[in-house]
Amino acid sequence: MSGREQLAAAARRVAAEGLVVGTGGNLSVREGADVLVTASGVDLSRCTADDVVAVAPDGTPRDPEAAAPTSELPLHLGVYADTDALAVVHVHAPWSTAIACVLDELPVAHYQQLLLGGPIRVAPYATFGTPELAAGVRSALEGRSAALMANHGAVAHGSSLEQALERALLLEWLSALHHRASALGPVRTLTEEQQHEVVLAALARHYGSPA
Ligand SMILES: C[C@H](O)[C@@H](O)[C@@H](O)C(=O)COP(=O)(O)O
Repeated sequence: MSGREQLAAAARRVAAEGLVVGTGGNLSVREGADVLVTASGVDLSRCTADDVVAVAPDGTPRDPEAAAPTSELPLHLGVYADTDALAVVHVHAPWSTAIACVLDELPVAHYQQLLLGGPIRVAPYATFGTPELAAGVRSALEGRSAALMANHGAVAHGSSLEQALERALLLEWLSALHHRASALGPVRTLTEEQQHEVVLAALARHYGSPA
C-alpha cells in the first residue's frame, strides 16, 4: 500500500471506530521530508488516496492543483516540529470532546493513562485552524503523546499511524472512564508516587516490547 492509501485507510478506521462523525477530524503521516495530510472537508468514512495531499515541511502543497489540505495543517506541522512523531491524528471523539468541554486536565485515575505521558492537558479554546489553536495544542502536548482541545476534540501522535490511532482510542476510553467514575462518586486519582511505580514496573518488564 502506498503512503496515501495507508493514510486513507487509517482515516476510514478512525471513522469506523466512532472517533469522528463526517468531516470532524484529520490525519497526517510523514513521508520523507514531506507530510501527507487529509484534504479539508473530507468525510473520513469515505476517504480515499485521492483525498490525501502532500505538503512540504513549510506547508506548501506539492501539487498546486490538488485539494486544499486540512484546515488544521498548522497543528499537524507544529507537532512534527516539536516532536519525533511520524503520524498525527485529530478527532472529535464523543467522550474526549465531552471532557474537553468541562475539565482543564484529565487526571490519572487509571494507570494506563501513563502510556500517554500522565495527566492530559486541555489546550485552551481557539478557533479551528488558527495558529493560536496550534500553539495551545503544542504546549498541551509537552511531554505527552495526546492532548484534549477545549470545546473541540483531541489530538494524538505516534511513531506510526497505528500508534497515533491507538493513542486516540486510549484517550477516548480514559475519557469515558472518567465520566463513569465521576458519576459514581469523587474520582480517586493515582498519587505521583504510584504513577512513578507504574513507570518503573513497566520499564522493568519491557512492557509493550514483545521482543
Ligand atoms: C471545522 C472543522 O471541522 C474543524 O473543526 C477541524 O478541526 C476539523 O476537524 C476538520 O477540518 P478539515 O476538514 O479542514 O480537516
